[in-house]
Amino acid sequence: MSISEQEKRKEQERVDQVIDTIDRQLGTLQEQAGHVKADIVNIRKHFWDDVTVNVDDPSEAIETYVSIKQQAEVLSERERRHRHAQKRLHLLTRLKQSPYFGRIDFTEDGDNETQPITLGLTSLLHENGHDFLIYDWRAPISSLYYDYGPGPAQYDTPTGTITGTLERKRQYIIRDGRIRSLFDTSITIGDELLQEVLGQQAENQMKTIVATIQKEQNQIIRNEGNRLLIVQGAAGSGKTSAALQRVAYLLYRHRETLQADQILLFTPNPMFSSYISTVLPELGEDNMSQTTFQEYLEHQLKANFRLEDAFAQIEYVLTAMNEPGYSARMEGIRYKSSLDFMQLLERYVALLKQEGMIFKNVKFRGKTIISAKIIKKTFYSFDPSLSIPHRLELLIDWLLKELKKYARQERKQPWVEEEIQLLDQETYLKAYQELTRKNSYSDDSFDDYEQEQQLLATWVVRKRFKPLRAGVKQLQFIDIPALYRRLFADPIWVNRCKQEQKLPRQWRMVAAQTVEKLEHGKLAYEDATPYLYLKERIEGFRSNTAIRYVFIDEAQDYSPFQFHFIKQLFPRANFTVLGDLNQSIHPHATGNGLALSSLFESEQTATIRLTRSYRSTRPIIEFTRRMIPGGDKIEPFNRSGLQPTVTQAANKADLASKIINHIKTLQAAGHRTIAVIGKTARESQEAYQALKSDVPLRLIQKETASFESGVVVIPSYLAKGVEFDVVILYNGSQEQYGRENERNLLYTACTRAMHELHLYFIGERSPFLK
Ligand SMILES: Nc1ncnc2c1ncn2[C@@H]1O[C@H](COP(=O)(O)OP(=O)(O)OP(=O)(O)O)[C@@H](O)[C@H]1O
Repeated sequence: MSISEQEKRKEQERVDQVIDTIDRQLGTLQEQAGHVKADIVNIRKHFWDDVTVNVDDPSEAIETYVSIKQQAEVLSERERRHRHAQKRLHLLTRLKQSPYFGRIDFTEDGDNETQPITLGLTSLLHENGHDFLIYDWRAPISSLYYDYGPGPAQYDTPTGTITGTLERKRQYIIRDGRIRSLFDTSITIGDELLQEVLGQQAENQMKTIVATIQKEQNQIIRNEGNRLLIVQGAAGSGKTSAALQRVAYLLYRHRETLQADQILLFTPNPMFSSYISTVLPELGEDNMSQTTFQEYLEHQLKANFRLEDAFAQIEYVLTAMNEPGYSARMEGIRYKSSLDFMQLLERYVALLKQEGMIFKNVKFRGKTIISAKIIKKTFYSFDPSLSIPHRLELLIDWLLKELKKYARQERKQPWVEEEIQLLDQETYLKAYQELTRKNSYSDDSFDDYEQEQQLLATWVVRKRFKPLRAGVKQLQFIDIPALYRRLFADPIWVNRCKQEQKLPRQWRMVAAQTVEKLEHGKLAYEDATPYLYLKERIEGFRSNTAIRYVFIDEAQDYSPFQFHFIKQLFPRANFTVLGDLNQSIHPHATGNGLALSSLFESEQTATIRLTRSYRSTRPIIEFTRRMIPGGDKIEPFNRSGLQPTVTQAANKADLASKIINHIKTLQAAGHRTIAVIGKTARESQEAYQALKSDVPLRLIQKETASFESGVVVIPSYLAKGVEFDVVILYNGSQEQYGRENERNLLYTACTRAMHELHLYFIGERSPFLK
């Protein structure tokens, strides 16, 4: 039913009234913010005026402390108010441009009055103080808008479910305070609006989707009460978008108790982190913490190893097929990513409770002062029913006492005397003062000299022992690398731990490869998590209890071992895990579901599937879904566009020249972000060299930290999660994408395209394109 002109006018009048209210509130808020700011400046300027500083007399010192504390509290309260006001000002300014995007007319059962409810980015209260002119999109009642079309409807509130009838659902596109379009819709949220949003050009930052959240996405956003929420969704189905709006929802829903830094998102790479970093601020919230699993591993391991990263591992997997030892390494990768290997490590730890711990000698000035043998003997002399970490605590106490004894003896060594002679004047003076303070000086100058020497010797030795004591407290006397290495170097140990389990067929080779790397101070990516797990199980898990929600995006690229490890790192957290098996590109992917089945009890786990894909035009989705088994279940959002093209090139020179011409045509047509996607870093480098003299472009590498518009060359596995106006696949040949494990890579690359997709190949085209 079309909306009459008269009604449209009335709608614009309402928008105008709302904007007037926003203007008034903005004015008041600006004034208040100004006062608070002046207050802050004033307090900072006169901070010390109102504080009486007197530290000589103990009671006055306490008073001084209290008065400083009071001043600081007043200041920090004002600063908090100022930050809050700034945030609200920012939101209201945005609201003024586009006050709301939706309206529902709802009649609650038992009530004969219909309430019009308008939804926007944040709530706006009428000046009467109790009516809402705009409801926050995250308010309980706003759920109706996303979940229902006209007819019976209900929503949950903290106090129960409210039922009623939704009389009307209307959508608005308001820009700069003017209604640009307006339509009534049924169940799905305005195809018109989605068409408009999705038809726009790619940006170098992800956008918010609050005006067009779809029903199944809303379920993800508002899910509560599960320890684990699994989202399995096709490429472009809005998994990342739903995750980010969910973060905003959680921050709103639990605003009294939850801070943004208690939410942690694992992202696939730093560029992706930068790509999504503006979404939360746009929604008026602080950003959650973000990290990559690689960053975590590096932080933990870089002091001891040269750590291979996940991308170097993928690069190896995709380029080293003809190197010796390749198939053994692949077997090793799969095994070390499995829960079988985790169990094997568990049994290893159980055995270590009885015997076999490996310690390092504690050395001082190159000499062993407490031998590994004695440490081991002492460790196993403690009550065997105590856990390993508990016994290590006892061991630390014992070692510190031993060090103390040793330090005392050491004071008489000639090196100490030599160092005393080299001490500076200031230290001598300090010793003098110390002895004077203690009234230790006598009239006997020989005695006095002795005393001074003793004190200086104590200081010299203490200083030299300091790193040793710190090392003991940090458990540096345990030889974790040797413990891990032994599993691969000593068949007796691995056989004791494996019990009925089957080791990889080429175990001997896997073991030899592992030992060889460890001996060179290297740790392969597949060893990093198991190594850390062993370390944590021995030393005691250093878990993070502050984090309340963990989000894992691109979850198909995590191994079962990694999931279980992450779970133990965050014992108090609820998990939201988002992935697409068809995009799994890591060699450790199990291929049968996200490796999550045993992570939590089934009653604590919910799974939501997204099958509708929004990123690409219908022709692109119809083309890409043919590349993967079960692709027919992916539903394209009905957006028209050009058919993808597949073009053969005669050779590399021809390929480069064809692509250069194509990029120029695309740029002339107004496309801003164009990605030439190579299979690997190696191929992307080659493409970059071939194209760079004719078109300005940027090569994206694993270290690249930010995402920019323009023409880029990017390896397929780094393009995860991001999107471009146009994708040009550099070489979709049989040679590059002929093996089964290359299918997902091709699919991932092609599904990055929003509006146009063009593939080139040399020789035979990939079988997945036939
Ligand atoms: N409800 C929606 N309204 C508007 N745009 C949407 C909606 N859902 C998804 N999109 C858009 O679709 C595109 C893909 O979304 P997103 O990146 O969240 O998908 P994804 O499932 O994480 O994709 P992939 O797995 O391929 O990385 C984005 O441009 C996003 O803005």
